[in-house]
Amino acid sequence: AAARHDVVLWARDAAQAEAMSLGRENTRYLPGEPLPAALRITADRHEALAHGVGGLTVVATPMAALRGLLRAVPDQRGLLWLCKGFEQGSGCLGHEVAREERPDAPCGVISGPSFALEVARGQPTALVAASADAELSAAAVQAFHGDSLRVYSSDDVVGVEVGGAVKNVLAIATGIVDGMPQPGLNARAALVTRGLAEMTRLGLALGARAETFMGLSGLGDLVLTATGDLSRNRRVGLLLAQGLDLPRILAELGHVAEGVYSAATVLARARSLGVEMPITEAVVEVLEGRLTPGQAMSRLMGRPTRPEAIQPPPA
Ligand SMILES: NC(=O)C1=CN([C@@H]2O[C@H](COP(=O)(O)OP(=O)(O)OC[C@H]3O[C@@H](n4cnc5c(N)ncnc54)[C@H](OP(=O)(O)O)[C@@H]3O)[C@@H](O)[C@H]2O)C=CC1
Ligand SMILES: O=C(CO)COP(=O)(O)O
Repeated sequence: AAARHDVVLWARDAAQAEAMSLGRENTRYLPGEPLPAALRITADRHEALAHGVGGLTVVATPMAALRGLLRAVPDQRGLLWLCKGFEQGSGCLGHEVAREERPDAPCGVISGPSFALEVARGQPTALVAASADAELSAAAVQAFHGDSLRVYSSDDVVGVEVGGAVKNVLAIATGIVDGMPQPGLNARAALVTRGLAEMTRLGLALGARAETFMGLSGLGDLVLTATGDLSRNRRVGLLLAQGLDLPRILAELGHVAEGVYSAATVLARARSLGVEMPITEAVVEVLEGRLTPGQAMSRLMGRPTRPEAIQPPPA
């Protein structure tokens, strides 16, 4: 966005902001990628909020920080977030957090298959900007669409957010399978396909449209994250399969893996709606140490047979 707009990047850590501003690189989170010359960087939130991206404020933190930042943004200007997950504790998706914190402000989410490293390098990427407010999604497209970034719009905020959150859990699942002693490509394809079915099932129960899950934030981000080795969630699964314990994996990762924090919430929300999510359930059992990867796989394979349809047959 900095190529075409006046963009100010705010970071909460003053030393980090100064190092990025002087060194023109984010050595901690994206080393080796030069920051655009036009990008201004500050630890002064008021200075950053005075500008914004094309009149927008964009929150680009883990989901755990979204609520606090929404509270801190003072005005009613259009607000977007890039977070993908469910908030731990409340179990809210981003738009549910926003409804509680900023009920009158135009809000939305940008999501889709987009490893940060490739976006930073200007490699072709397609995203979706979703909001109930058509003016806001149009403003998001206008702010970010460019030569290497195609931005589509959507009004299905629930579908886009469910896709972005659940694919992280499913990427842990495919990482687990791919990290097992005899990884199988058949098993990975089965997990992606049946994972898409359970993501869609939850989305429909929450009010999303089925077609959204065939789009960038559903199938698109699921394929990317479940198969791409740049994924932190997939990496968590690979390391779990190698027998490392979760606290050590998270300490070594140094970045957020939202699936770890969302998995139990996804399952709880699914259960409260009577939605079956067996792959998510298996991931939760492995994350919480109740099943080994091998046992989780055996349990999934041992489930009763059923039609392939997304919705289970009536009892
Ligand atoms: N990386 C990717 O490829 C993509 C990530 N996403 C999503 O974007 C979100 C952020 O991911 P990502 O940037 O990769 O995560 P990282 O863990 O790599 O970086 C987290 C960043 O958020 C900052 N942060 C954390 N908490 C707060 C807070 N309370 N206030 C202000 N800043 C805070 C951290 O700053 P500090 O160093 O001070 O802690 C750090 O700069 C996630 O929800 C992720 O799913 C979406 C698309 C692609
Ligand atoms: O959301 C992402 C790509 O679209 C990044 O995935 P990870 O958080 O698993 O790295």
